[in-house]
Amino acid sequence: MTVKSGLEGVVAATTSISSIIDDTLTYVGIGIDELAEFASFEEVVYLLWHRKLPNKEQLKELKAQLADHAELPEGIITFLKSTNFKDVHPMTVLRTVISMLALYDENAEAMDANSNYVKAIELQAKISTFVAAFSRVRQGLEPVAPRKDLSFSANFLYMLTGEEPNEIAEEAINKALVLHADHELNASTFTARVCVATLSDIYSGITAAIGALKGPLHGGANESVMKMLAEIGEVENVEAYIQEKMDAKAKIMGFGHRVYRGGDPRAKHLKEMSRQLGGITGELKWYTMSEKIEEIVTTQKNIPPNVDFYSASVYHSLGIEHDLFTPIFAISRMSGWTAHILEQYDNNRIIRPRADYTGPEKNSYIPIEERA
Ligand SMILES: CC(=O)SCCNC(=O)CCNC(=O)[C@H](O)C(C)(C)COP(=O)(O)OP(=O)(O)OC[C@H]1O[C@@H](n2cnc3c(N)ncnc32)[C@H](O)[C@@H]1OP(=O)(O)O
Ligand SMILES: O=C([O-])CC(=O)C(=O)O
Repeated sequence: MTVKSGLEGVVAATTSISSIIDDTLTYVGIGIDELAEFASFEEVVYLLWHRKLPNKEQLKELKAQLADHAELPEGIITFLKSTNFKDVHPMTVLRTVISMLALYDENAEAMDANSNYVKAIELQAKISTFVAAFSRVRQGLEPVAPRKDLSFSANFLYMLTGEEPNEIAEEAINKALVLHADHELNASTFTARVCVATLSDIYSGITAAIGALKGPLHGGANESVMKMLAEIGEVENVEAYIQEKMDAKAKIMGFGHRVYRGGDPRAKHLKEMSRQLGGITGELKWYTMSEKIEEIVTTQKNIPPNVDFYSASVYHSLGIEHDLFTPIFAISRMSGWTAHILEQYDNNRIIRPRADYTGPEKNSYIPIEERA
């Protein structure tokens, strides 16, 4: 048996949702640069779910559906308010709450295409309400009810802060959500597909996916990047800090990628946003430090930054708490996960690879009294 470590290069599914070919990312064939410039997140959700851009009516309908499903069940608000989350990571709570949502869905076990589509809307609508509510409740604040008249991005920021965001913040979040929405067979999407390929339900698939996204080698890297930037503190400390890490052969968070070799096409958009937002807040140092880290890592190791690297300083400049960075990634990736789950159900076969056994060939049962 030949083992492909980390399944590198193994093609394990077909998909018509997104592609990465020669370092170019597309959603349903539309280049990520175009989508980053022109698309709203709601358009991207529609695109991933239906494989075509919505017309005006279709977009209006999707926005109304997302708005109609945005409220959290009262039981989840009660759970949030009755639990002390001081030392609990928001991704841990998010994973639990996504699983809990099934308890409030009378149709939770239904597996027909329409029921699963409605569940996808539910999950996409509620995840941002939850992340915002969690952030407020742990600060001792009341959750802010979702509004129907705001865009998905503006509504998230509104629920987080209680104030309508300015256009710059809304556009920045929109672009970040567009850029993170889907990414072929990344670890969390693969996890979701493996889970639902047993014909388990969509809540189980998303719960599993959130668990996979949480790790610092995947979505958790954005928070780790910010931790690194905060540890470095000032631009003049960058060189010594990064050199020490590289000498110790430590991974620099936010760099490297399994598929991209010439660089992650999403990073340049986040880099530019980081520069612009840093200029607006007057705290350009996070961008400057990031740029210096990029220069050192690419010069010495030829490893370019990935999507997580500049998203850290983008979210920081927007005043977002650092442990919400990965939950925001999850808000966006919910669109891709649900699209992949629906695609898996449409043409399902259980995913069950093999393992090359490396244990002892022959062994026998020794009674416990005789064991060392
Ligand atoms: C949204 C996302 O999930 S994007 C990825 C987010 N994750 C991170 O930013 C964490 C840091 N990066 C990494 O750990 C890796 O690059 C991954 C997990 C993204 C990809 O992992 P793999 O494809 O298995 O690459 P692998 O770890 O084998 O790296 C190949 C070589 O590049 C080096 N390398 C890869 N990433 C980095 C890094 N961030 N810093 C330093 N060296 C690195 C490895 O040490 C290895 O070197 P070697 O061949 O001398 O041993
Ligand atoms: O594709 C991957 O391996 C990780 C990634 O960049 C993503 O999920 O956006």
